Amino acid sequence: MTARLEIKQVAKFFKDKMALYPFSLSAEEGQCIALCGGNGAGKSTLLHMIAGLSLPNEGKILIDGVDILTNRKKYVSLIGYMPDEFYAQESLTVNEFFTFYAAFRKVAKSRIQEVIQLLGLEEKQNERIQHLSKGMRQRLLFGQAWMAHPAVLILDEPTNGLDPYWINVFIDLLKKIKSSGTTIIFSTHMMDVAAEAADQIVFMDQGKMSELIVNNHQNPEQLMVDLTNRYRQKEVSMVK
Ligand SMILES: Nc1ncnc2c1ncn2[C@@H]1O[C@H](COP(=O)(O)OP(=O)(O)OP(=O)(O)O)[C@@H](O)[C@H]1O
Repeated sequence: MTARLEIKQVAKFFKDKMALYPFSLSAEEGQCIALCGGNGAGKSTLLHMIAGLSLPNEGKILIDGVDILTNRKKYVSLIGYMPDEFYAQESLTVNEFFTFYAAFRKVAKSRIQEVIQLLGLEEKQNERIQHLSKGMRQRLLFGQAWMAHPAVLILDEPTNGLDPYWINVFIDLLKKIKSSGTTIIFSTHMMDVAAEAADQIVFMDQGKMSELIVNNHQNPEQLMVDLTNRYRQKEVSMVK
């Protein structure tokens, strides 16, 4: 069976800087991967390549067996990407922003209201983006990535700026999205989000995978404590 997402010996360097050493990982339909690790570990570099924003120097990435180099149009139709920085035209209203993405991704108009409502943005829909808070902008970015129900949802630090209420809503949403068959890969510094939502938790350190933990979902609270301890140890060992 073809994996939904297959990362095969992918490497990336910038001039003489190795940002990602040959890296392999795969996920089935409906699985969720969390990428964890300190600043500069290589998480965004990997996510950019999965999103097709930059190309690997070595290796390949396949989604349902499709390689961006041989069928870009098909590959792009299979993904939704949430960047870690806000980039949209700030003078658009929330409604205009989603209407633009709905047209771009050929999504039914009814989905716009559904996404706005699920992300708690009903009262803000005629507000310009420039007047939204950081957490609201994050929800907006998440909405555009998710609205077309992509085969693979790629999220770069999606919970940045979310308050505890919205972090919990977000965890529940990730679980629902997984059960609908979408595969998710996201980066995070929040171990509770990784422990609750992810099936595979990948620790990265200086461009390499240092650990891969398979989550059996038996005890998320204990797993969160274990992950937090591991994270602290890794941060300390990097500082030394
Ligand atoms: N465009 C670029 N040019 C040169 N070096 C880069 C570029 N993008 C990333 N790097 C380097 O690659 C390494 C990995 O960076 P990356 O942004 O992937 O880390 P990260 O794990 O996402 O970190 P953070 O948690 O801070 O977001 C870093 O050393 C970074 O300086």
